[in-house]
Amino acid sequence: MARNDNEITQVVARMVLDSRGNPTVEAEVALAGGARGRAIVPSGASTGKFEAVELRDGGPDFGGKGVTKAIANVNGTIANAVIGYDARQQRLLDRAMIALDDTPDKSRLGANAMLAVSLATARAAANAARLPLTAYLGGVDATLLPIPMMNVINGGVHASNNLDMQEFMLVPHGAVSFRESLQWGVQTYAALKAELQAKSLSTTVGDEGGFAPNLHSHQEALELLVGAIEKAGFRPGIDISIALDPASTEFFIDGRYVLKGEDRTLTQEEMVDYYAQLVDAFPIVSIEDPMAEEDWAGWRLFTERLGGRIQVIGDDIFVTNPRLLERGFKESVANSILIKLNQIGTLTETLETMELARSRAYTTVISHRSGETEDTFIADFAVATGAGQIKTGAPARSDRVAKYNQLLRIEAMLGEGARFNDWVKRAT
Ligand SMILES: O=C(O)[C@@H](CO)OP(=O)(O)O
Ligand SMILES: [Mg+2]
Repeated sequence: MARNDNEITQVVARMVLDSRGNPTVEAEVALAGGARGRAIVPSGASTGKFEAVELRDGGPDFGGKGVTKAIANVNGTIANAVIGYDARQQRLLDRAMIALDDTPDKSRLGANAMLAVSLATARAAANAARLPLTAYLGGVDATLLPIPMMNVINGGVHASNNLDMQEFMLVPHGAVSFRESLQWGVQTYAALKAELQAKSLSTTVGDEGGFAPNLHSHQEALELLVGAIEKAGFRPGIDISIALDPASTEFFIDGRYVLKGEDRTLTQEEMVDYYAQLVDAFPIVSIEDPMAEEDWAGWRLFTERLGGRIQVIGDDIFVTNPRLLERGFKESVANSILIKLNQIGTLTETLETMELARSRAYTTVISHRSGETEDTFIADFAVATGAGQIKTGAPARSDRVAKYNQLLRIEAMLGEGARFNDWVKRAT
């Protein structure tokens, strides 16, 4: 029988570090023809309650954050099961791992173990086909570069300042190409730094590379952003708009939204009013997780009030899970979904969730985690799926810049064939 060059012959995992210095899983897959693929999984801090389980040891290793068990699962159980599979049969491979795990939340093998193998296999298959990952995953249609959502002010659990909301992002949607949008974001990031320095505010950065100053209010953060956009020579709302990820589950306490920085405690209705005022006053085009992951009633209120005006992204509430997204459809919650591969744990399931979102015209935003690495899978994935938007931090810190640099390469490689998203233009 002829040898199949795509047959998996070896699967190994090892511990590597993420951008917070925590251990994470890297897997490497080798094929019979000599091609290899490697992938590292990221790790969140403001994780959703219903995410697939990231297996951690809990022992003395790395302060209880070790991944020894996840690595042993890859090298043992998973390797035994998937060796011999054709790496191009991604769906079969992922299904085999899901069956092997046999839990609803991937708690036996660990989503970190499974995703590392899932992504490393896709890379190995792409290498065997001598195709860039973008083209292998997305075919000839993979030409749409995403608008970056650049997180330039960090708060919440990603920083040690007093801002309750986690992310204040620039959306340079007026640019004609990814390269230009990145450049505009970079110029605004620099203007913001100068503005903070002029006001004697801190320019130290949070987990995603955004500045983490102590400010009096969210309003003040938004004013600083608008000021920076203008100082950099751009028109707020036309060239560059603002997106927020309050990650509000983190400040939802006993049924109330507790804004410590502003010394206010709000009901669901008051929280929605608070957002509506911000949307009236500032060029905000998108808000992610405005309400807490289990506050479905609050989410309905929010979507009813603002869903016609802005993009409303579900992250913690959907956790890239098709069942939760279906509930979102039924209850008229959100109009967009954040896509994080490690929330669900395999490439196949992530693609299924994205397809489901599209079937109901929910937009999709590919996202990094706050704990990242040099792995740039999500950059290729964003183009391959034509998602149109990517959230991957400030243009500082190598773990974030690596994704932007990969998108620059992809755009250059596509040349004249590259397209750039225009969802804001179409929506307004
Ligand atoms: O809330 C989020 O969207 C993410 C990424 O920005 O944060 P984390 O990875 O900590 O969950
Ligand atoms: Mg989020």
